[in-house]
Amino acid sequence: MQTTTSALNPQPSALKRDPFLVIDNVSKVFPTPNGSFIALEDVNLTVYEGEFVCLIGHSGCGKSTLLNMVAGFNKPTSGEITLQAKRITEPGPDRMMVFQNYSLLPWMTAYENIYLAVDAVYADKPNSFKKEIVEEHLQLVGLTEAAHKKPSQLSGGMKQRVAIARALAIRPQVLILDEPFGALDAITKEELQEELLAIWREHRVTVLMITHDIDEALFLADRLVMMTNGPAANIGEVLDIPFSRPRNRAEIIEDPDYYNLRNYALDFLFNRFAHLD
Ligand SMILES: Nc1ncnc2c1ncn2[C@@H]1O[C@H](COP(=O)(O)OP(=O)(O)OP(=O)(O)O)[C@@H](O)[C@H]1O
Repeated sequence: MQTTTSALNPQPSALKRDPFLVIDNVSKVFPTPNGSFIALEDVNLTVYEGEFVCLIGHSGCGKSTLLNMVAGFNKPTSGEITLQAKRITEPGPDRMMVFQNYSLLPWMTAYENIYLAVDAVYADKPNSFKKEIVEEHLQLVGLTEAAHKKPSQLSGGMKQRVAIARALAIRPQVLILDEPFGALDAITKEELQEELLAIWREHRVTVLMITHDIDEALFLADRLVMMTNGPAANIGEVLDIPFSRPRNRAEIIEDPDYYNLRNYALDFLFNRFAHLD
C-alpha cells in the first residue's frame, strides 16, 4: 500500500499537476529453474513532470527491476507503465539511464562517448549541431578540459560526469539514475550531488534515482519512495521532502524536520522492514 506521511509534511504542489509517469499496478515475475519468482507485486506510483524522486529499499527488493521497466529494458508481467499517457514498451531517447559503473566505452574519449549517443539519436542532423551539443554538455559537467581523455585517464567522479552528460545530451524527459554515486568517495559524491541538483534545476528533467543513502535522498529528492522487501515487493510508503530549493546542505541538517524524516526512513528500513538475513 502506498501512503504519504501527511503528519510530517504538507501536500506537495506536485500533487495538483497532471500525472507524467504512471506506474500502474505493475508486477514482475521472473522464471527461474525453481519456478516463478515474484520480484514485484502491484506497484503503483505517479510521478509529476519535473519531480526528483528517490527510491530506497534493501538490496534485492526490486528497485533496479522497477526502473529497468521504466527505461523499457524489461516489460511488466502485468500492469503498465506510461509516460505522458503513452505505454512504455521499449527503450527510447525520452528516458536515459545512468548506472553506478559508468558504462562508458573504454576505447573512446569522453567526447567520443557522448558524441556516439548524440549521433545515434540525431543521425540526420548536421555534424556542427551534434558537436555543439557534445561541447555544451561537457561544459555543463565541467569536463571541457578532459574532453579528449579516455575513461582509464579519468577519476570515478569524472567518469560519472561523462555518463550524466551523455544521458542529458539526448535531452531525455526522464533521467533514470541507478545508484549513480555509490562507487564514489564522500567528497566527490557531495560535489556531484550539488552538480546534479544544479543541472536538474536548469533542465527541469524528471529524475528517478535509486540510492542506498538516506541523507543523499533527503538532500536531493522531492519525494522518497520506500520499498518493502521482496519477494513480491512493492511501495511501502512515500515521504514528501519539504525542504525549500535551492537547497543548502548545512541549512537542511539544522532543520528538525531533517531528523524526523531521517529517523522515519531508518525506522522503516531497519525496524518495520528489516532485512532478516
Ligand atoms: N533476470 C532475473 N531472473 C530472476 N530473478 C531476477 C532477475 N533479475 C532480478 N531478479 C531478482 O529480483 C529481485 C530484485 O532484483 P533487483 O536487482 O531489482 O533488486 P535491487 O533492489 O535493485 O537490488 P540492489 O539494491 O542490490 O541493486 C532479486 O531477488 C533478484 O534476484
